[in-house]
Amino acid sequence: MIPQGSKNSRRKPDSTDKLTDGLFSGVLAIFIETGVSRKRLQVWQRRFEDLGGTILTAAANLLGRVDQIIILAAHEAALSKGINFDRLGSCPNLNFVQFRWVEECLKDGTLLSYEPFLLSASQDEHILSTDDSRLDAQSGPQSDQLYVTPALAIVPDGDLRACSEVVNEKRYDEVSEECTIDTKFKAICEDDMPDYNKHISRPLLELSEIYSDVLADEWRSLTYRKVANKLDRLPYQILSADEVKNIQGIGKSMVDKIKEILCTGQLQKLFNLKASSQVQIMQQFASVWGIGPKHALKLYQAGHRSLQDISEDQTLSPMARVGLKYHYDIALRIPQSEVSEAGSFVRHVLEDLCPGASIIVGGSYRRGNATCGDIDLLITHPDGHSHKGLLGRLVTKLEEAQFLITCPNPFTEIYPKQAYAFALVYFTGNDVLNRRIRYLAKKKGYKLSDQGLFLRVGDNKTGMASEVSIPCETEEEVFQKLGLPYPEPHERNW
Ligand SMILES: Nc1ccn([C@H]2C[C@H](O)[C@@H](COP(=O)(O)OP(=O)(O)OP(=O)(O)O)O2)c(=O)n1
Repeated sequence: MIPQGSKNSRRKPDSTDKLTDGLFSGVLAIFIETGVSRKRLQVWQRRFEDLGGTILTAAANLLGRVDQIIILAAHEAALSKGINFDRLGSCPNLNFVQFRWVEECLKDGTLLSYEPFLLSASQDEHILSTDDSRLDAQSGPQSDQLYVTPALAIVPDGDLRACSEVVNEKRYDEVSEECTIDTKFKAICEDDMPDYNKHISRPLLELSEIYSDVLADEWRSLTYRKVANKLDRLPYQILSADEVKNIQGIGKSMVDKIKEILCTGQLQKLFNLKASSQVQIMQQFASVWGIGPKHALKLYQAGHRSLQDISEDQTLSPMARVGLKYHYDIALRIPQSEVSEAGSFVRHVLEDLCPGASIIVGGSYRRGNATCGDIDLLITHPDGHSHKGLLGRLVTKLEEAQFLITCPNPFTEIYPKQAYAFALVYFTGNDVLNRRIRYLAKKKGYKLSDQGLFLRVGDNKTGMASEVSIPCETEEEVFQKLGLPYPEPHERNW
């Protein structure tokens, strides 16, 4: 198995990676435009969004729906111009912060505490309304103004962290002792991950995938993926399309699509694309190992309509020819017994080649599933150095034995011993569990990957990760460090 960081990794980028890693991920902000040049503002806004932040307009109506929000402004005077303090709403942790905070965070590479950058706003100015019920978008004021909490509380980051940890602990204690480890584990992880807008983001992501994987339209794909990611990051549920208008970077046609999903529960465009014969044919071409979406489009444009047609095409690479020859075989799921046999074969070859090397069959096989999509082999060497260059030599041996027919990438990496426990957690999966524990790790101030568990530097949970992993020799230790009960592999089918 190839470390994710290596350029040969076969793993598709995960749509939540940005969410997990962005410096500003999870931060909701309103940028007050007064008192700052448009160009500068745009640079900050772009960087803020690229690094996972969500920008709302001052008209955002979120009363009682969000826990934390920051209002960014050039100075106090700009603040009072950008916000109508006569209409205050409800958000327990509202911070008024100078733009300089964004700049300093970018320079420092960590999410700094707001405290040195706070703009003071007197209670007299702010607390005029005591009604924290949600304002109706129809009857509420229509101007670009913000409603904030009657009980304005600026809580330093450290305190917030302490609070959330107490809450998490309490939730964990509340889980009945009679629960299986599986349900306890899920209770801890699921409580932590916001999932408020999946019903909207999922069809948008499906569209994004059709555009990238079938229609080779990266630009449209990116647009849909970005909006889906934005919606996934929101710590509250979108109740009407009007609310989406207040999120920066979501244009009119996207708002219309979201409105359609909210009203009808589906998206006609997605439905039509999935039903189109061109899409179906190109989807079939692109499902052949070795044929990418651009090539699939060319094959369609050349008049091909079936796999039989393309088998004659001169533009197929040797890899695609192998992919086509074994297409139906590759698409079949592999019975557990066959995976076991293949694993044993590779183990024998490896033992001859490099005594002492260890190999585990991971993925769905290790989780005990009856069939597997592929065979995930995880290899290391306990002496800490013999793993170097081992994969290339192993691939050559497996090709000589005709166990491997073709290997498109000159793989050179195998996991070093110190990353092995983390790689084993990652490649045992499943992917849903991985996303959950990465998110949980982030909330606890770590960055978890297949390479290690890295403490985030700085006083916040989303700062830059340290370069040295917290050592863990076993999977049990990884879960223990995350404060989670150890789930057996068969308990990881989420
Ligand atoms: N986007 C992804 C892809 C993979 N993985 C991790 C979890 C998977 O369990 C493991 C192996 O990937 P596979 O695609 O081989 O998935 P499985 O082995 O779990 O299932 P299948 O039987 O379909 O191969 O890698 C992940 O976390 N996120």
